[in-house]
Amino acid sequence: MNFTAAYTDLYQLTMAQVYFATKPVGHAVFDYYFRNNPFKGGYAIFAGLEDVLNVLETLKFSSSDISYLEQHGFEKDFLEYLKDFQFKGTIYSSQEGDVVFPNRPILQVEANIIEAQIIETFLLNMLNFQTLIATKASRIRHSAKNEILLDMGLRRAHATGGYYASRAAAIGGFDSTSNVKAAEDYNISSSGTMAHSFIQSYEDELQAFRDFAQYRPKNCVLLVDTYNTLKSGLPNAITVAKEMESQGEKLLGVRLDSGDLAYLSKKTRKMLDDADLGYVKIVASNQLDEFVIKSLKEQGAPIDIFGVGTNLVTGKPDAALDGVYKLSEYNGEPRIKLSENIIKVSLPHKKQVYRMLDQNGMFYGADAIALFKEDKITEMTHAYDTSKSLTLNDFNQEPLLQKVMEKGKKTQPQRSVAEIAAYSKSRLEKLPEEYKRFQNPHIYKIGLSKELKQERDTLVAKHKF
Ligand SMILES: Nc1ncnc2c1ncn2[C@@H]1O[C@H](COP(=O)(O)OP(=O)(O)OP(=O)(O)O)[C@@H](O)[C@H]1O
Ligand SMILES: O=P(O)(O)OC[C@H]1O[C@H](OP(=O)(O)OP(=O)(O)O)[C@H](O)[C@@H]1O
Ligand SMILES: O=C(O)c1cccnc1
Repeated sequence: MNFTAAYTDLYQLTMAQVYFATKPVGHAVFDYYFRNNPFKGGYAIFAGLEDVLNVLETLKFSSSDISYLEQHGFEKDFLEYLKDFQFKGTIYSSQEGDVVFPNRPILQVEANIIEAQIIETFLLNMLNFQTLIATKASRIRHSAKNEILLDMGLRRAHATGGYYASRAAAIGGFDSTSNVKAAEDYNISSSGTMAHSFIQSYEDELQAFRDFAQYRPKNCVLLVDTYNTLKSGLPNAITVAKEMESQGEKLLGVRLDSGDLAYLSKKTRKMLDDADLGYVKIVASNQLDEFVIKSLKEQGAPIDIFGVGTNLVTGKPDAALDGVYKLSEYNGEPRIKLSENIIKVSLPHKKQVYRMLDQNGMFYGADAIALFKEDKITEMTHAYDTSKSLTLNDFNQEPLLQKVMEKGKKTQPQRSVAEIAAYSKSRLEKLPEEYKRFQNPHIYKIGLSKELKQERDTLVAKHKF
């Protein structure tokens, strides 16, 4: 998709005009983080980074953006500056696909404050959405275990969000998408079955299946619930599967899209097996999510492929990830945002986040936030409850924020969606099961180093009325 630098909120530009007029423009550090895990879960999957970096590398205002801003009261000399606008900042970030947790920096932007503000809206828009959907996808993957997952959501997505949802779904563990454009652009496997309309357009269901199988013998999946699944759709599909065998082809599957999917999939499996069609797979769809799939597995439903649409690409029931972008340093000086709600007090300074690994390389369940300049963190304390602390000497500590962009250019080679998905899977495998359960998951610990906590407390005291 084509983004220009006007893909931002107006207030970023009105603030930027003032920064420009009152030169010199200062150097800012902003933190990206979210406050709550989506879906009341125990973790999130960080997604959208590669898209953000790719857009930032070439971000510009178009000439029509400039004339729009001219008509809306922006000063001539500021518009001259915007004509040459480029993002020339540096970004430190967690790796895309990593397992991340609330209230710790996931990404840090260092740039002149005009550039840092103008990119804020796009960065939040992309990271919040893709992280939400990748997390949903990962939960669905957790329920589906090793079965195949197909994203069918584009038609129900929030407009063009469907494009990024398909990418994020692949990062979170989906195997394939019905979304042709996303599959083409991101090199994701594309697949699909057939719609009810195809069968309805024929007088006869059997003829519809025959034609489909003749013209699409490879990866042929027949939708069997248009009239009556067990009495019509499935017997017709079995007839066509046998005809395909005589042509040297194999029916890939049948799709169930209504009714009791556990009951129907068991009956379907039996009828297919009785017809010596053990290789024909069962695809199920219809308002699936992680809970329905978990229940279907528990009921022993022999479903091989789950097609998931609405609940995946809209991140249902969570409308958005609450990711924010907060100023933590300006011209080398720490900055803080206070709040009545202690959880919302921001953390000053440029920082590093360390993940604690146990002797087996598994995540222990704690990330420590420290000043960037600190090197060895021996203890972390809870951000607000001073009675809670953890000694860190026994852990291997992994620094999570790595430089991914310098002076506006990416510092790491492009990673494909498949590579990011594989990385995500390997990271999730290091997270103990108790953080992955859907109900009351274990709470992952986030702590502050002594020095950072001291700096924060000093600034809180300084700004308190
Ligand atoms: N065995 C099952 N256990 C738990 N949930 C199921 C089972 N079978 C289907 N579901 C889910 O229950 C919901 C059923 O919704 P609904 O009643 O609208 O579907 P339907 O009976 O197929 O109706 P329609 O023909 O309008 O699609 C869906 O979310 C579906 O995925
Ligand atoms: O239920 P979701 O998880 O959102 O999955 C996608 C749904 O979209 C399609 O239905 P639709 O009625 O749009 O088209 P159809 O005529 O092909 O069934 C498909 O058959 C699924 O039921
Ligand atoms: O390929 C399918 O079966 C499909 C694709 C999109 C939406 N519903 C179904």
